[in-house]
Amino acid sequence: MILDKIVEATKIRVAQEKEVEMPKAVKAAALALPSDTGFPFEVALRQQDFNFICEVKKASPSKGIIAEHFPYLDIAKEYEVAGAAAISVLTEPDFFKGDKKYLQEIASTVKIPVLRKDFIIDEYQIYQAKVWGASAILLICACLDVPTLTKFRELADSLGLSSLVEAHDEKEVQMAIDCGARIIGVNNRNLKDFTVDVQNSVRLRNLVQDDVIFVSESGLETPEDIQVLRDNNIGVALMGETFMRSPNKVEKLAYLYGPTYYTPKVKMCGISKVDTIPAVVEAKPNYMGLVFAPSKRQVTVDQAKTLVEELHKQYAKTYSAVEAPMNAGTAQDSKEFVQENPNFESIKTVGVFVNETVDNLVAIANEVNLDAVQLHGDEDEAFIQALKEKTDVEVWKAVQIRSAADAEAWIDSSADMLLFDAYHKDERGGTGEVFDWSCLDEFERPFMLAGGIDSTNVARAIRTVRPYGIDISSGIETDGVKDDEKIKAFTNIVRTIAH
Ligand SMILES: O=C(O)c1ccccc1NCC(=O)[C@H](O)[C@H](O)COP(=O)(O)O
Repeated sequence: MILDKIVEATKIRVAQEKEVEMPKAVKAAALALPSDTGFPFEVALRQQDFNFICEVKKASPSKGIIAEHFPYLDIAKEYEVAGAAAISVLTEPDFFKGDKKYLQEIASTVKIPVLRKDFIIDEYQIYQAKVWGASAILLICACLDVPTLTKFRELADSLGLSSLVEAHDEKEVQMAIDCGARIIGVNNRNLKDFTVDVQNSVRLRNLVQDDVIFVSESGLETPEDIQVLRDNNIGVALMGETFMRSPNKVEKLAYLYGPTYYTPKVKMCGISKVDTIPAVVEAKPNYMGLVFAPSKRQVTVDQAKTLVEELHKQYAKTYSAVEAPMNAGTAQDSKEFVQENPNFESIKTVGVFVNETVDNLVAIANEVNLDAVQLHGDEDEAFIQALKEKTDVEVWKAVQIRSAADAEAWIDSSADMLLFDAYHKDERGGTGEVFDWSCLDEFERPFMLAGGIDSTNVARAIRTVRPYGIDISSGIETDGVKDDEKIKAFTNIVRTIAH
């Protein structure tokens, strides 16, 4: 059987590797790394009701070369952008054309967890996985007995690595359970004859308790395959070849997930230069944010007036012929045009403030022609109510989140919109930091999600949190300056995945 050949080759390979890098040194390097990882692989596989582990694979014994052209780092980055929960990276060189460098480089580039996919027969390989940056290892029941599986799983645990324990039949599923696996993968491919049957994981699903993460592996291709898994209480798919052969992995994953059945609003915040307006107009977010609070993105009232006027002018020029063809071109200026065409919705403008007085907020909102004010300071509910009595513009309250209680405290607020952002000791916003979205799991009121959103995490943010809207600032910047290409790329991702 092919597996015997691979295991024999692995024994030789591991022996050779031990000659080059002494086991004592590799073990010491692994033990020097933090073991309190929080097991991000497992966390990611539980984050959504359905999760994908996407594989970076050049070749396989059953299919031969899958990817002649193999830009492994770009592939991994695309998986992350697409919204993969984790990435599986082959390191087995002889049969899968894998390489340790693929794992090392990918793990140090993407933020999502990475699985070392190899034929682990020696503790040495587990220490290697840790040193190379993996968050998880694969343990194959067909290669190991239960005491060894248990020993390896416990060693991985002690290093903060998760173990995906792979089985193919009833006997092996029982082995996986007996070794204490918290993640069990059922391979739909029979390694004896390479036949694939997606029903194999479905058939074995009920042997595994619900608190164990169950992964269906191999041979998955279509949304229908994924639906079969979902219908049978399987929450994770590990897919390689299908993704490797897809020219656009973001589109492929969106197709496999199916429609989101909603499109989140988008607010692009911290626009401070007229040069950025064409990119904003082209991207057509729902809101453009202007920061009046002290910040590297701060604008004066005069600059804000220019930015808003320019936004409306360019927007009307770009879209009036399409969206309001009857009146296009008759109005004297963009403000007049918008007044004459009440159904013509331009991008709304949101002013961001920290501890500004009610009177100043009202005055600035009127002068700049803002649609909303966003309060990022210590404004309380009484302040919001006082403000709402004096203005018709929307009042948004930004809340920094450290726990679910921080959000819950605002559930009954009279604010028109709540915006949840990452907590920062010294800064009020625009930090580029992500908070733990699970704090919002039970929050039942529409909200804007902010805090470190960028092209690499927006797909997961939308699918996991399903916020009313997404707020982005640092994520569309390069070296602190708004970046037209990032604005475009971000917009394309949101449009591809959310519909
Ligand atoms: O952006 C700022 O510099 C800022 C300064 C002070 C208060 C609020 C600020 N920004 C508010 C926003 O709405 C940001 O878009 C939000 O905090 C998210 O920022 P980021 O994490 O950079 O995407």
